[in-house]
Amino acid sequence: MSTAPIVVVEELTKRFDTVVALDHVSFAVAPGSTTALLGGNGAGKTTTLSILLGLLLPTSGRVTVLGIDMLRHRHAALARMNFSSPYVDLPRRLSVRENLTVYGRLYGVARLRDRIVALSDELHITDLLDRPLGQLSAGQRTRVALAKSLLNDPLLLLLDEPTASLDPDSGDWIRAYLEVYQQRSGATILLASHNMAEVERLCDHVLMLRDGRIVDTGAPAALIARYGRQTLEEVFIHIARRGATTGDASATTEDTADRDAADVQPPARTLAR
Ligand SMILES: Nc1ncnc2c1ncn2[C@@H]1O[C@H](COP(=O)(O)OP(=O)(O)OP(=O)(O)O)[C@@H](O)[C@H]1O
Repeated sequence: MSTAPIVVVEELTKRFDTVVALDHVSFAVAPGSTTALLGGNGAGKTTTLSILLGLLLPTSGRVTVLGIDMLRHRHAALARMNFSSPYVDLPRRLSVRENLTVYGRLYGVARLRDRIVALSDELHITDLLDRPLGQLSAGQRTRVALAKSLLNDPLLLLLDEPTASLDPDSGDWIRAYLEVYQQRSGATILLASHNMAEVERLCDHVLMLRDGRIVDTGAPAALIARYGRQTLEEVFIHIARRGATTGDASATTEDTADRDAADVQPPARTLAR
């Protein structure tokens, strides 16, 4: 199997008028990995995923997906990738089956009926196939959106907050499904998430974004160790409030205690009522 990165992003910058959403972002995603794009609200995660999908054009920089230059030949890559996002609605008046059929045809899926039957069975949506999408609960819609994103057996799956607004049981079900799916298919997954326990469970690599820049990267366990924390959530909060360290693994107990004291201070704007 090739070890060439599935995604290569170089010096990616995106400006919306006065807002710099991405500021010279560079990263690579290894084949078969599950990589997390983390960052606070407005850090640039959705903008990155949208550019990877060709939904947004960057202001500058280069994006290569599956060896294809996305700015010149994105259609060649789109057939082998897919995405799911709670923020991109499927047509609500169409039934689940109609939705999956429309998208399956768009992707040119062979033996589409069989594929829909198999995916519906796996994702427990067989009973929902003839119901209009707009009548489904958030958890049910998430499973349908995931089915849609797997119709073309994507080599690269982009997921924007795959368990947002799901109850703990439904969220756990989706995470378990993704784990099994990734192991079975060998697909590469890049996901944006605010759920750090989810990222620790699913992801072997993390890209930390802050204000449109990558401020740290590494395996979840390596980041937790480097910041002297117990969980990725604690690392996230530290970076959000204090910024990234420069990989100093020799932080003393006093350093850690100082950081802990600083981390529990609410942001100034919370105090200024
Ligand atoms: N269409 C747009 N027009 C103007 N500004 C935009 C647009 N889309 C995003 N932005 C700005 O770009 C920045 C990054 O937004 P983005 O949606 O990528 O963040 P995010 O990391 O996905 O945040 P969240 O976790 O809140 O979903 C934000 O400052 C946002 O206001």
